[in-house]
Amino acid sequence: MTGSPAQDGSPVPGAPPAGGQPALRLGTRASALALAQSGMAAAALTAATGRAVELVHITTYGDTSREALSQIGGTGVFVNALREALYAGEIDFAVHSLKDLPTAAPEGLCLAAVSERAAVNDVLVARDGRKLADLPAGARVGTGAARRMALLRMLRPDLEVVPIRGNVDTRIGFVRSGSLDAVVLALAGLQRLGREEEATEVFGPDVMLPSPGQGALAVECRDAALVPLLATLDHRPTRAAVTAERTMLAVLEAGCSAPVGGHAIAGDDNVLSLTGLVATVSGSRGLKRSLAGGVDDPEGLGRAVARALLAEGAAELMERAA
Ligand SMILES: NCc1[nH]cc(CCC(=O)O)c1CC(=O)O
Repeated sequence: MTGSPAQDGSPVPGAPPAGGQPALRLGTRASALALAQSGMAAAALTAATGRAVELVHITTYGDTSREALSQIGGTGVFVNALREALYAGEIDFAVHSLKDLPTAAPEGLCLAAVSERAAVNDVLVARDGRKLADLPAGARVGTGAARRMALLRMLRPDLEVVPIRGNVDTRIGFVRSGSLDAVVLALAGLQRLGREEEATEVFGPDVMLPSPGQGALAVECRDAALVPLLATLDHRPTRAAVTAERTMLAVLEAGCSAPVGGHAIAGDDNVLSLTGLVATVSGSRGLKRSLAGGVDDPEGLGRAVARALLAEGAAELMERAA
């Protein structure tokens, strides 16, 4: 893991601060999406607090390895290098895609803020502007996520689902080059890159239930004294929603890695509604349950939906690996 100051006009580390306090060092991966997300968080923090923020690029094993994510520890690999830089004191805070954060709370780090959620939807980017229903039988559709594989196979068992990896540009590139007919991506990622026009279909959460945490960003730091400052980025309804989703995921995940979807909405009436899904990767079976509860107890709601799914047979379904 290497940290180096960004060559993008950010303040030089160690330079005397203009107005008193030193710039906060924000660790970021160097992918276009990570840079967009970190840049947005840095701008929002500076606008809210007046503190300058400098970007520090961190290379993660998930960025350089071409191995399947499931082989190298899942999406946690994107997170770990940033956390090591936090522990080493090389950076003051990090911004992660919340859906990539493992559910286990890390020792000695604070989840200082969960930013207001962007779009939760998955989208299709297909050749010739096609929608899922327009793709011919046998069309090749790429995704690396077990949840998207399962849902695609349930919606269109006649398609060929192709496991792929890579950043947004690489994945859309498979369609532009003709090696795939379509790929499935997160709308939030496309929007942050200014590329949402490339989506040929936006799936509602009723069609493709999103991943727990999808569309939200997590702000993490080591020094608890920074939490009040970073908490200016926190959005309480989003934090409640993703807490319900991630509690459900944590309960279901005990001992399995089956596809799980989760989407909660915090309404104006202090009601939190959570829908959870467990499926087989083959798409042969899926279970979906929705419950509502108070916005002040998202953990209770997450546990209740997980228990409802388990009572319907989610554990047996998850045991049958495929
Ligand atoms: N797994 C990679 C990842 N992590 C977060 C996003 C998109 C942004 C988000 O969901 O917040 C993506 C890309 C994608 O799934 O297409």
